Amino acid sequence: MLRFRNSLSRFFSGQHSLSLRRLHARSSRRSHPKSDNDDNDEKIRRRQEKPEAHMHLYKSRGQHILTNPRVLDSIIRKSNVKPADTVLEIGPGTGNLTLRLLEAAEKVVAVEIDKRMVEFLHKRVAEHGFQDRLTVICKDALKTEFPQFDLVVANIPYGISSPLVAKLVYGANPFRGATLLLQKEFARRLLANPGDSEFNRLAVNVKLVADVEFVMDVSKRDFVPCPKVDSSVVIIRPRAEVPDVNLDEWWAFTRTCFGKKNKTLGATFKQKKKVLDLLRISRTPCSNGGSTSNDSNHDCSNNTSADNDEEVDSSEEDMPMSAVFRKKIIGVLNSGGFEDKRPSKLSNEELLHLLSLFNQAGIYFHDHSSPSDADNIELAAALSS
Ligand SMILES: C[S@@+](CC[C@H](N)C(=O)[O-])C[C@H]1O[C@@H](n2cnc3c(N)ncnc32)[C@H](O)[C@@H]1O
Repeated sequence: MLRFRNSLSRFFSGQHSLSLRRLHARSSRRSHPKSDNDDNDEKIRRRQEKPEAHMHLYKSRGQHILTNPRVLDSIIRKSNVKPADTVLEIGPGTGNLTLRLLEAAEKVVAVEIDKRMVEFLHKRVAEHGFQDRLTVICKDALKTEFPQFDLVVANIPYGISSPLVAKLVYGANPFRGATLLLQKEFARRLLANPGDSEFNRLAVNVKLVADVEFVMDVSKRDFVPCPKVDSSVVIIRPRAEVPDVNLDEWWAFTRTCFGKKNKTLGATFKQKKKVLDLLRISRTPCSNGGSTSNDSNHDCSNNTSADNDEEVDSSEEDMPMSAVFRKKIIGVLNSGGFEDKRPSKLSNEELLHLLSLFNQAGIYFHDHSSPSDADNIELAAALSS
């Protein structure tokens, strides 16, 4: 039934507009003098085909419209949209991608911040008879709760890439995949592996919960107006199995390790301020017995806190607490062979192992006096900083 409806709408949109265009081409071949009506028709036709040429586009909102039909079609093809899917599109703009998504999916939910674009999109979609299957939310995508969706397909504003990717992969909505057109450098960072120069905290945090696949590069010439940077398409697929780790602990741990990603862990953890911070955090009782999700690791009831864990060795009796704690940190790094390693070269398995060694020794990273990263999208942006 659905397929039937889809092919009907394809017929009425695609075929219909094609025949109009043919008609127009034929009639323009006739050599009669141009009337005012002809001029108006011509204007309307051009607006339908190249809406971006008729609207002021704001660079501050990342309004670079993808106009190359081959690239638009490839994005749809690679996204594996099924006829029963609900697709979330962030930043539909003038609707070049939206119309193609509506041809392929059951429903599209589009989140667009610019009212002018929303008005334009509604009109354009209605002209193709798809209005019943499109919901537009006119809001900031970072500040709105997303409804349920199966896939994300979007040419997003590049300025919100980090927090948006964090919101998707750590959000509550389960989904099959997110096909995103991103700034090329940002895509390279998402795709980077340990040891690559682009490998950073963003890649580490995304890879914990998702796999990222490269799809294709897109030239800046495929956009109107032409941006300064090239772009790439990637697909982010949430993993079926996520490691059993306390996420607040993990995010805080990766923030500590990747502050200076090319320093050795020994050098990072010997810094006085780091030691004092970790000492304070590890001595603070956790009010909620852990944290938001995947909570098995951080259980204050059976941890050995920084205060009361091991017997103090007699040589430590006169040492200040911070010096004892520093020794303990270095002891953990040594026990796992991590002191001379650099975070930018470690796999997630190695980082998870190091975190569990720290936690077993009563050394914690998440400050319970500050809100959970997961509770606050502004902080979620920090997942990559
Ligand atoms: C790069 S354009 C993409 C337009 C269209 N999807 C295309 O492929 O041509 C980004 C769109 O996102 C919108 N936008 C910018 N910031 C946004 C935000 N925070 N939330 C939702 N939409 C946003 C812009 O108004 C613009 O329409």
